[in-house]
Amino acid sequence: MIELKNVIKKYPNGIVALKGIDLKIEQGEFAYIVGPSGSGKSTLIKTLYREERVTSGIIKVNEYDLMRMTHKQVPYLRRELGIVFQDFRLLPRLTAYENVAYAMEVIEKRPEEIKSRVMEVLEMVGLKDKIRRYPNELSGGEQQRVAIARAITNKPSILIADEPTGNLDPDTSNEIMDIIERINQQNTTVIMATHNQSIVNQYVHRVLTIQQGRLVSDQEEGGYRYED
Ligand SMILES: Nc1ncnc2c1ncn2[C@@H]1O[C@H](COP(=O)(O)OP(=O)(O)OP(=O)(O)O)[C@@H](O)[C@H]1O
Repeated sequence: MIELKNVIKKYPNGIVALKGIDLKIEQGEFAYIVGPSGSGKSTLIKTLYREERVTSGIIKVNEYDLMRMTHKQVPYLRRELGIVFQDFRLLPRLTAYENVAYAMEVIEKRPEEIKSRVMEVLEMVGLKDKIRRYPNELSGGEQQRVAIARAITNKPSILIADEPTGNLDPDTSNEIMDIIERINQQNTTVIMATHNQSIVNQYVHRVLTIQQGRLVSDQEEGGYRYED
């Protein structure tokens, strides 16, 4: 579960990117974060995986209280989370297989176990036949599939996606959304920032709208439109 109470984020330059966010997301939910450019979507997402520390308020992710967490505890929080970005962020010198294997927790795992899990997630995203390709030998959609496989390899309870279809054409975006939907159906919470209104209309879920650092709308179904 994710819970935010009166979360305020002020950057060192004085910009207050989050102005008192109250929010609860239950395990297994799928929530979009939408809103105009600069409204605070990425900031909100970054606070969840502790890339940014919030200035005040309460922020909890599963059993972790992010305000009280020490630096040493951050890797434990990150184990609960899979994170996917618009620009894929694959390691260019590693193959698709290696990118996924590199991210896998290997402690106390036998080599066959590691191989079987990596193949399982690559198969799940439909890339089993391209495991030896390097990122520059894959299309954008294929790179995002590898990034998603990497994000779920440690079976996170929450998948965080910041504009996962931002660099993809409409057909490829739908293919990626179908994969994210399937992950959500396995009771993984999905939190996804997006500008893509057609996806929000097509794959109907909870829609959290942020404007100027405030949560202005929280709807169970799609349909809310903002002026960008
Ligand atoms: N590291 C930073 N330092 C200072 N200000 C920042 C930083 N990151 C973001 N901001 C500011 O905080 C506000 C919210 O930015 P944020 O990136 O969260 O918006 P966003 O809704 O994700 O925008 P976009 O849709 O364009 O990605 C903006 O005014 C932005 O300029």
